[in-house]
Amino acid sequence: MQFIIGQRWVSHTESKLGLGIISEVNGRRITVSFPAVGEERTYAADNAPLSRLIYNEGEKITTLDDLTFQVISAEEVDGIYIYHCEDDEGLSQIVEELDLSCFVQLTAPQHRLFSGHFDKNRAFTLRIEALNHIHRLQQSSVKGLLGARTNHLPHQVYIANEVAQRFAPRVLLADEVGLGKTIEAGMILHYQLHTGRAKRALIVVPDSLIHQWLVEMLRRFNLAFSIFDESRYDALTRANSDNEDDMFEADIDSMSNPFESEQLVLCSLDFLTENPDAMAHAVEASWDLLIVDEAHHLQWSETDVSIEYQCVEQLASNSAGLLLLTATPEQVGIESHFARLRLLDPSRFYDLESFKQEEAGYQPLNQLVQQLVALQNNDQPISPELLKQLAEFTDISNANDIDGIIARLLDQHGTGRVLFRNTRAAIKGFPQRKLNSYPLPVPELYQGQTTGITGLYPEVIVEPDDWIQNDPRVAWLEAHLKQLKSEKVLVICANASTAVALEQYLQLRAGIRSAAFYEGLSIIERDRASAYFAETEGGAQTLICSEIGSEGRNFQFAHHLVLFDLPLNPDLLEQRIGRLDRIGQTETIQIHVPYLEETSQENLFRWYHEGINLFEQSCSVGHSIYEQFELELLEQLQSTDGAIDSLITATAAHTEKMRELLHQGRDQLLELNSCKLPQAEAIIETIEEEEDGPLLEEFMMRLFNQYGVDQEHHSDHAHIIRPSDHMFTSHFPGLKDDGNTITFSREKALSREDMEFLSWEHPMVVETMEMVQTSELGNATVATISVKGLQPGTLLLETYYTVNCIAPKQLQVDRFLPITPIRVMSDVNGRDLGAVLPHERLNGMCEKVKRNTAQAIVKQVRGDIEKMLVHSTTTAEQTLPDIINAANEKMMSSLKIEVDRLEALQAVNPSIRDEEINFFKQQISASADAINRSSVQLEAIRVVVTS
Ligand SMILES: Nc1ncnc2c1ncn2[C@@H]1O[C@H](COP(=O)(O)OP(=O)(O)OP(=O)(O)O)[C@@H](O)[C@H]1O
Repeated sequence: MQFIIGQRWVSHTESKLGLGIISEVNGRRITVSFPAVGEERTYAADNAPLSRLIYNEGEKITTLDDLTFQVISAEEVDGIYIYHCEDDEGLSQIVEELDLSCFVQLTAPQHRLFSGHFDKNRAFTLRIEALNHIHRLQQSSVKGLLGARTNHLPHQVYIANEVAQRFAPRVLLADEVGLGKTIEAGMILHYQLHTGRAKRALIVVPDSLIHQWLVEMLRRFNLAFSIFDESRYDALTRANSDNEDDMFEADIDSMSNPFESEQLVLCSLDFLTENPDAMAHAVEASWDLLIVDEAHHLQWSETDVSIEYQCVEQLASNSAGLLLLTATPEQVGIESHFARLRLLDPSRFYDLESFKQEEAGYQPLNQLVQQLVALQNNDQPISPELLKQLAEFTDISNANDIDGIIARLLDQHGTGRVLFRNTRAAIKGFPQRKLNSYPLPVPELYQGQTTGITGLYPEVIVEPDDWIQNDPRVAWLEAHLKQLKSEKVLVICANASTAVALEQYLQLRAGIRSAAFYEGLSIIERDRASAYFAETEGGAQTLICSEIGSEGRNFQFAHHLVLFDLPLNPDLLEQRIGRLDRIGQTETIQIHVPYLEETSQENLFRWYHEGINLFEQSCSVGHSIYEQFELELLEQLQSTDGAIDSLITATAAHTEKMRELLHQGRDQLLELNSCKLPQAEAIIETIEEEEDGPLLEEFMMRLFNQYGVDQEHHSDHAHIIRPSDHMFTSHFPGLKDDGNTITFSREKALSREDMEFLSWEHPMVVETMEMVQTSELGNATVATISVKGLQPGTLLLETYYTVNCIAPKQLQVDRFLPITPIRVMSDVNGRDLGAVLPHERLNGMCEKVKRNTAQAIVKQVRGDIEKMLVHSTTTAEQTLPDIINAANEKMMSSLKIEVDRLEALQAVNPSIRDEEINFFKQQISASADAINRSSVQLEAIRVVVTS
């Protein structure tokens, strides 16, 4: 292949790029720009997956100015084609290769047919089957929700469905601890990647959760993230500078930022805050979706902005989508909560004071919303009085659209669109928490150190040997662990030094199998410790964690939690209990709290238990209760004279009142917004219908056969597949050299982690269907049939077209315009035989024809076939206007909502810029342009001759 700048080539592997132009030839490398989609590709010259597009006499060509001419002759001058053409009026025109339209239509099936390259009928039907599946799945209402290896839990499915469909979603996932925020984020990410809405994603988490995220993303969503830490970052930076001498400029540009070397990156927040260079690179790399776990670390106040907040703020400003995850959004106060909401939607949350006022006004808002919900449930109209009240809050131009009014109320006056929070109370079915407390005498050693913060953690100011010997909590713990010998017990304490000393004692002196988990260990050591704890046979009986173990980790296989001390923050206590109280917990959780009598430990224990009932019931406003009573509590921790009783009484009364208020206000609003059960159940039902039956399994088995992949039965709905010696392609998506064990059953996949779960959205299935569609497999075939009433030798033509819309990827036009296979079945007189001979019926009748015979037939009737093809194309084109109209309508209704919303918000919030609104308006016009330019593309052709 000789490449010359200006030549026009087409990609084999990415037909959607349109017609490319060689823009640079640089030794071993060539660069091709694809103006239709505004993208560029660089290939190695000796194996570029490209075909030169050359037109022959008689073919139609379209120019950059959208003029169409017929080719009369072609000549090559200095490697570039010059076409001599005629227009409709017979006038001569000259078109240079460079002036060809980049929106080409490739007509490979007839080229193959006429050059005698046929496939078997089996391949043809498989191709059509794949096209129909792609089309069905593109339009499925549960697209993007089929691929996760998870149980279908309504609150998660609801959130994923609500959020994932948004363009560049920016939300706070704030379900209570352990309800599956990681899974929700994974579902949203999977959806966005699967539908092409996102390509690049960055996940930022605390150090201690890196491995857990890596594993969850891979095993549940087939998403392979690359961990970026200091050593990897340094290695990549070094490699880049070493390589610079040997590289082309284009390479250097893309390689000099290590974060651009991967599409899916996972790193810790500490790594970014401690490495300014890495941070700058991470920001520069720009992401389609940024996910930040444990977002309560992002502290903000008007006078003090934490480095963590600044870091995420910068990343968020260069990321289209943003998911913040925290179970305790108000853990560090309302200001930080507000600041995080502002990161998500600065147009909606722009003033702290008005936000505080709004929060105070949730009760009347909730009353209005509840009235609307009641009317909706009883199918009644809104009364004139209610309409008047509503008009003060929002636009009610369409009083029948109660759903829309509720959505606007929640969006414009609540945290509606950006905040999702499900609670155990609303979800139900969680096991109980049972508190067991153990008052213990104060040892001599701690005399004088029993009050205030010191009294909460007196061991940290004493030598380890001393407190381990004398602190009665240690002996209690040893005895208790021995008593619970066959049970796994998680122990959490505030300080790393406490965890280390305790673990050493239990391991070395008490002979209890244990492991420690604290900040002084490397990530690998921490993961090793928790894996040792998780092992069922021969594993550790207990894991002693410092406070870092209280966040995010999954320890629900244990049923006993020892709180060796208590944190001075209710949300942190909730996080600690959340390690066990999470999805997957199967038994009552036994919470054990040893404390020293008549010390600040006892006071704090009583305040949490009697004041907030926090051990046995989760409380979403723990932090605000704490803020309310903080000073008094700190004062009471200093004394141990029993005066805390009145504080406890006051706290209990306040807690009761807050719970009631929340129930009537914010919580109900949030609940309403975070999971609509009937909707969630309907989605799950559709997912289950889609998964039901053998369709996928049978289809994949046929594909394995076609491509020469060996299969061996494993068990019900499970198989072992391996590459064979007679593979049809050198690369079959996802097939490992030593084979894969696969299952098509979700139930089996959930209990057998060693099996891959093949859903309609598993990469192997998706990529194989894509491979079929973009390759030539089955796109031309010849068959014979015998039909009574049709003369032998009658020629029939079955063609399949798809709608081809070339558009820049970021517009995601295929969400409005699916590929839409169009079948045309006709005879040589143009008679439509589609209804008489449906595809499936024809499949059953077709008999194979020897290759030589088929070649002879095609040669003989080529003229007729060409005529029939013109007719088929015209017939297919006649269906286009309706398809284009439907796509435009769908696009308008989807994007117009964004424009309307921003315009409504702009009316109350002048900080919304016109550019933000114009962005969506431009999306509408660019999408409409692309949709209107759609054409039909021939996908497959079957010549049928009656015998
Ligand atoms: N749909 C599901 N199917 C199976 N397992 C699930 C599902 N949802 C969550 N889990 C499991 O439940 C546990 C809790 O989920 P996850 O870690 O996502 O919760 P979280 O809300 O992020 O917790 P935290 O608040 O502690 O950070 C995990 O072990 C997760 O694998």
